[in-house]
This record gives sequence, structure tokens and C-alpha cells, in this order.
Amino acid sequence: MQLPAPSSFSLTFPTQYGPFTATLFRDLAPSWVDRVYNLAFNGYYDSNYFHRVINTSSLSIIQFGTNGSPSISQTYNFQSSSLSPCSIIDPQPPSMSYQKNLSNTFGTLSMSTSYNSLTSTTWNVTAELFINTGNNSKLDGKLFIPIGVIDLLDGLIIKYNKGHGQPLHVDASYVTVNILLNERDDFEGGGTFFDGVGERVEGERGEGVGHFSGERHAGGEVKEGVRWVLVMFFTDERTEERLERKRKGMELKNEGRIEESMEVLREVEEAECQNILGRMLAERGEWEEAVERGRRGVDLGRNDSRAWNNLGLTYKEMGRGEEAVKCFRRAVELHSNTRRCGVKGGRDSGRSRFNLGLELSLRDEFAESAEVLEGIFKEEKEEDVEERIWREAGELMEWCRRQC
Ligand SMILES: O=C(O)CCC(=O)C(=O)O
Ligand SMILES: [Fe+2]
Repeated sequence: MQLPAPSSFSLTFPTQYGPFTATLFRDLAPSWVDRVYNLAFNGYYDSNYFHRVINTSSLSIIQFGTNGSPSISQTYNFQSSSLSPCSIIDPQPPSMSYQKNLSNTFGTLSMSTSYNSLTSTTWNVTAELFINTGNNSKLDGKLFIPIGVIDLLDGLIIKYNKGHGQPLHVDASYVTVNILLNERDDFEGGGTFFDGVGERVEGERGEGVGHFSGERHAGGEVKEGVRWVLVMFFTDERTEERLERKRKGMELKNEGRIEESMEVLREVEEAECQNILGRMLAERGEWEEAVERGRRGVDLGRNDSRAWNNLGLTYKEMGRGEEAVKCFRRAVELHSNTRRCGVKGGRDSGRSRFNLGLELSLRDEFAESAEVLEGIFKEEKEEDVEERIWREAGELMEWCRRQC
């Protein structure tokens, strides 16, 4: 039976990393919102993966809505190969009316759409939804209709199973407090890792660990057992304003409006903004300010390995090799700390090692270069390193060894 959805309602999605809630508005696309309402009501979204996560400058989305059971998905989710798709509602016609008062920008929830190559039309006959995690406003006016907003969280409970942690990041608030909810004996590993401290910090059950949200940190991988933490984010007006400007600056950059983007980012006292601004300036050959902004990024981020790496690149491009080496060295040192504490450094780690190795080899420091490059093969996993870097690092290491 098909129930009409209320004019607005909330759906909460419990996930492995804590719940998120979306508020949906029927007026925005009535028959589609009815469809999502009924699917949710009948448990369709209960066992889903985020099967498509894209984070590029042209598209940033997290998509879900293929049911864990293929037969259920086949019944309710559109099959691009056939035109007899879903059994609980007719397809939303391409000509349907909808209101344009939400845009595919950060924090909205939108409908996924299928393309019918026979008629060259798009049809909303999937069961899939996506969260806009960046500015995708170019999707507006097509059938990717935003039907709701994600409620921004100020607190969440996270359950880390064995093998799970969180990569390095900053939180979008002013101060964060993490409180351990279970006993320390219940698990091995875990803790909150701080780049600045170089180690993992964990209180006893019920104790909180507070930090500035902008301090780079990670959730240490749980090696055994299960770890539960309550994470709370506190914000203030100035932080909100700064984040809004950051969002605006990044949006302009993604749209290719570089001048305007730089103007906005110049005013944002935040490590990542200053660091990115430094690289934008370097690309335009505005070296003096590029260095100034890069250094500002390093100061604000204190122990942000990416900021050090990027400042190194700017120095390198300016022909200031000695300073480049210092910066790359610092980036690699920070990555080694991170790795030692059981936290993944991601792709940046291999990149920084390669940059340092390459720069040393250009300065005829062959023995040290070979040693640094060897670190890639000793300390990194192949899947965490870009294929090109893995290959070129191997070749360069061999070459450096022959020069020794
Ligand atoms: O698990 C932790 O200790 C850190 C959690 C965290 O950084 C976050 O959820 O933002
Ligand atoms: Fe965090």
C-alpha cells in the first residue's frame, strides 16, 4: 500500500560511524518523496552501503540506496537495462513539477536519476539518494532534485569495531569533546590521535578529551574488541562565519572563479585555506605571497603534514631546494609519527616521501634519497600509494643506489 508522506518528516539512518538525520519536504517533489517515505517505512534503507562516494572538484556526493539484498534492489531500484523498473510506484515523469528552493549544495539530500538512452530522458525511478557534500549546483534544474536537508550534527555516538578507525581530519566546529563510553579493557588500540602531540590519547570510561576542532586528529584503529565514544562538537558565531567563508571560497575555486576565490580565502585564518591559497598563488607565479600564505598555513596548522608538503612544493618550484627539503622532511616526520601510532596517513604520506627523495636526488644526496624512497616500500602499503609514485619511486631508488 502506498501512503502519502507527511508534508515534512525526518529519517534517521544509523550507520557504522554514528547516525545521521535528514528532514524531507514533500512539496519539493511529491511523488518522489512519497516513494522514499514508503521505501523507508518498509525497511528498504535498513541494510545499505554508501556504494558511491565521490569527492572531486567537479562532484562531491555520497550515494546510497541499493538494498543489501540484490533481489529487493532489483524490485525497487531502477534497472538501466530495462524499462520495467519498480513495483511500488510509477516512474516520476521527466516533466514533473518541482520547486527550486533547495540547491544541490553542501548538506542537501537529493534524488538519484537514471538515464534512458532510448528516449534520452532522465527518470526518477531509482530508489537511490545522494548527500551533497560540496557544491553540485550544476545539477540543479535537472532531475536531481533536492528533497531534504541533512541535520548537521552537534554530537554523535561512534562504535568502532575491530579494524576500524578514522583518518586524519579536522572537525567543523570550535571545540570537540570525546568521551569514552566503555571500559578501556574492552578493546586494544583506539584513542584519539593528535598530529601535534604525536600520540593517542584516551581517558578512562566516562572521561572526556577536549581539543580545538581545527587541530588535526584521527580515531586510532581498534585492534581488538569494540570501542564506543560520545563525540560532541561545540561551535560559536566566529567559527560559523569562518566556515561559511571557507565554503564560499572553495565553491568559487571549484567554479574556476579564481580571483574571487582568492579574495575570499585571503580573509580566512584557517590552515587549509591559507595552504590552498598558497598553492593557487604559486600556480600564478605570485611567489612572494605564495610563500607568505604557505607559511601561514603551516603556522596555523602547526603539525599539518599536507601544509608542510605543499609549502615544500612552492619552494621547490621557486628553485629554493634547501628550504623545500626542510619542508618535505617535516612532512615525512609527521607521517612517520602518525604511522607509528597505528593511524593511516593516506596517500599524502607516499607523496611526501617521494617528494623528499626526488629533491634529495636532485641535490646529489643519493644515499639519503635511496633510504627515504625505501621507506615507501617498507612503511607504506601498496594500495595506499599512487601507482605512478610506487613505480617511479622504485626506479629512482635503484638509480640512486647505483650513484652511491
Ligand atoms: O574516535 C575518536 O576518538 C575521534 C572521533 C572524531 O574525531 C570525530 O568523530 O570527529
Ligand atoms: Fe574529529
